Amino acid sequence: MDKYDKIIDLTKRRGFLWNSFEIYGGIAGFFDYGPLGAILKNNVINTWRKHYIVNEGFYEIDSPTVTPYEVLKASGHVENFTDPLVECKDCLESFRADHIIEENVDVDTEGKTLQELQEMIEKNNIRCPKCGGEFKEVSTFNLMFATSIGPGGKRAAFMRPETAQGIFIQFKRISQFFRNKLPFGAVQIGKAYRNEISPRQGVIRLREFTQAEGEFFIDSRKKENFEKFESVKDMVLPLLSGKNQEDESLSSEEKVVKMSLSDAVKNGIIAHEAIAYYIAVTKKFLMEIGIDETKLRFRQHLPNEMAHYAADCWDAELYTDRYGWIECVGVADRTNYDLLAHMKNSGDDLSVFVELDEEHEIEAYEIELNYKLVGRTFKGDAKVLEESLKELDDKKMEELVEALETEGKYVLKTCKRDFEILKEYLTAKKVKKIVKGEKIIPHVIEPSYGIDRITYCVMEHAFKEDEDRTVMGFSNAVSPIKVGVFPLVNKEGMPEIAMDLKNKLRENGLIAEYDDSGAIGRRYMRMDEVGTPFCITIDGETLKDRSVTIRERDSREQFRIPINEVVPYIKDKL
Ligand SMILES: Nc1ncnc2c1ncn2[C@@H]1O[C@H](COP(=O)(O)OP(=O)(O)OP(=O)(O)O)[C@@H](O)[C@H]1O
Repeated sequence: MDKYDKIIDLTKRRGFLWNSFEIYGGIAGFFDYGPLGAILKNNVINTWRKHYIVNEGFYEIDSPTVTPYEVLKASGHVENFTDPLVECKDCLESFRADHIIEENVDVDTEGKTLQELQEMIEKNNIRCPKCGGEFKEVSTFNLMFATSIGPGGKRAAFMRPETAQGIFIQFKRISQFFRNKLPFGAVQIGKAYRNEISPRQGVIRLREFTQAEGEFFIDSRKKENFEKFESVKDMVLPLLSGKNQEDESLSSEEKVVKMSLSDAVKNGIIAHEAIAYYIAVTKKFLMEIGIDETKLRFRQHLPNEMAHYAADCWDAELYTDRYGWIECVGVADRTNYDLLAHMKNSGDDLSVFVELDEEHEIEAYEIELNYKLVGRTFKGDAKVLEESLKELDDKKMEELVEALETEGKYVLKTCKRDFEILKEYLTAKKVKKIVKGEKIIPHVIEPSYGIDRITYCVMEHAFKEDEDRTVMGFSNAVSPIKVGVFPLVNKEGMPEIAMDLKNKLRENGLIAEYDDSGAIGRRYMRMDEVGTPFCITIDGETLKDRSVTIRERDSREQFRIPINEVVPYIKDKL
């Protein structure tokens, strides 16, 4: 049994992780969180919220998981969200071509074309691991789960493959919410769906998983000089740069260099202060949830791995016993690619007006309404038309003026109704204006977290086997049960006192569990195994002087405190 099997065994027994649909034989790529697993995962998510919402000042949004075709067409997912697939000619089992090659030969398949993968399979005579059969040609497989909206399937859609697009789609609203003052950003936590070809890595590669993503919109001219960077500049991190990954003269240990963020930016290893700052936020979060610092490194994407539009991208990789280093977070500078793509496809203006230090002159349309005519035509809605015209961006205004000139009319769609505007309703003339700013399409820094992989690593990094016990050394922030409360014996009023204390802890928002079965040592062991940081025992002394024994999980130290100090003591410690 390796560590992974031991952890999966413990997590099954103690209610952390269960195979989904088990009574129907199970399906690879799906896992349930049991009672303690669900609390653990929620604690991870709530700690994440604390970092990004409370500390960083972003706000959370919550969009649908069913996403219309047009959105994912515009984002490039319909064309490009694919993995290379090979199928066995005999048993018809499917595999990811790049994974099957890497399992057989010591090569890196990152960025290889279908043709190159095909050649690698042929050259190395790689065959089906299940039956030894030959493979069909390598092809591409789109990972999105297709669905349709409404009866008859007229409206094509997909289950979202990432949460990020929901934020880009609502960019205009988010920008308004923040009164268009850059930098601003939104986060989203929720399910993402990927029809992974052959998920053979247990909980690491799921077909339905939880992501926590943020899109932080910034003025691209401020990336180099990012205000908040000062507070993290001395943080030292293990960095595996793109350059070192490609340097064959270095051993794998030598490739990872510990360096302060300010040095990394100064030496051009990290592209700029803005992305460096969000790398630091990632590290702070991972430390708080109990990730082992020695099992964390930041790996830069190689040029052929990075999307063509990305300016820099770093993955937080966590070390696991069975699967080695796995990507758990990606922090990317995606430039203004997504906003430009949605602008082009939706026709909406997704720019933001930023104030400049110096004034300058621009040309813009000014509209004068024929109020009499407009009032007579649209009655009570005339005001809506007036307001909607004021909100038109330059592009839409050009469209309107041109349509009125060439066709004599223009249909303006608003939330309330459509207005058919005739030429005689208004005059539009170009005027020169002095402005103290300009419109820009913000750039975006995106941290993208895989919550399930992280939650698994939290369990693996917390897992310890001492001679006489197994302990989940969870950090206080994430441990599912905070306190175990035991009566030493089931008589003399001890169970009642213990039960009262458990209830009092719960009334104070702390998850406490009562346990009165078996020897006290075994009860401590049970709580150690699920990572409960404190246990409290009601014993003979309690009856005499109202004091209780507190036992700490990690040190196993025991000491007494008055029963009425238990709640403040635990709250303070947590
Ligand atoms: N199939 C999956 N199961 C669980 N988590 C996943 C899965 N795919 C991606 N993630 C998580 O979501 C995060 C962001 O997704 P991203 O699109 O960057 O992953 P990716 O590069 O496609 O991952 P991989 O290369 O492992 O397939 C990843 O860092 C990872 O933690």
